[in-house]
Amino acid sequence: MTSKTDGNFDRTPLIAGNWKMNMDHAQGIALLQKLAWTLKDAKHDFQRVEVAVFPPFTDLRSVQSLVEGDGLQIVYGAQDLSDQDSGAYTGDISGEFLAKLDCTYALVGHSERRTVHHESDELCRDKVRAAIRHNLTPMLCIGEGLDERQSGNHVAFTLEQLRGSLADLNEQELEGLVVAYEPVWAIGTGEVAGPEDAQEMAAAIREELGKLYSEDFAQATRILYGGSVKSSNVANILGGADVDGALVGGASLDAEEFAKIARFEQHLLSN
Ligand SMILES: O=C[C@H](O)COP(=O)(O)O
Repeated sequence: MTSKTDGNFDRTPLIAGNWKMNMDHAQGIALLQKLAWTLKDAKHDFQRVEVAVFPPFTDLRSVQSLVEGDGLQIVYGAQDLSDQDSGAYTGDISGEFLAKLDCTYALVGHSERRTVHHESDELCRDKVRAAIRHNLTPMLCIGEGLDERQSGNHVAFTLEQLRGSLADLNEQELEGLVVAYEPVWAIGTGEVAGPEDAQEMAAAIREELGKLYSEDFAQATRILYGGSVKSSNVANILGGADVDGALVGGASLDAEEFAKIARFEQHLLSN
């Protein structure tokens, strides 16, 4: 499998590791070095499959030094950002600061932010806007909980989050947007959505993007799946025509396992 192609649109697969609140800066550097060595040994082609990590804020300066010092092709981003740029917002981190650390991406609306910190779609929309203001690519996370899944309302619920989190933004502003579909019931639980479930939702998200914006925008937007992704299931999940990558939590803390996930094409061939 190469880039997902539809007409003129190539969507380079993206494998992203969200370290969550794990790895202090020294541990983070060790993990990133090991990941880089493992991928180098495997002759990983970063043009073919992009690899990104999302360390805690306190690791980002060290990650920047390592990536720039060693010329790594692994890119990185922040797990969150403020909707504000500066001022009396104790504990918040501005997109401006993240841009100065050469972050490529910023996660917005991860389900743990939405549930633990009660972040609304409206706040997520403002965070998407803040990311764009600072030339960070937003990776917008959406996905249903177990109740919505069991009641069969999962598609409607997730698309409502999508619309709410992108309200009033136009497609020029959103160029490069990445959407991560993460069913909350599959995060850190070992429960993984089946490849058909991931594909069903990714297709619905793409269709909705085509209604909200242009068909070209919908076809160019990468849609990832997240929720208990491992090297043993990634190839099947990414087999869906609309699934362009994975947002990996727990398994991204093990360099060899995460490298295997990034090498999902080889894994598919060897099975
Ligand atoms: O951001 C990553 C997701 O929350 C998935 O986490 P997980 O792979 O540990 O289930």
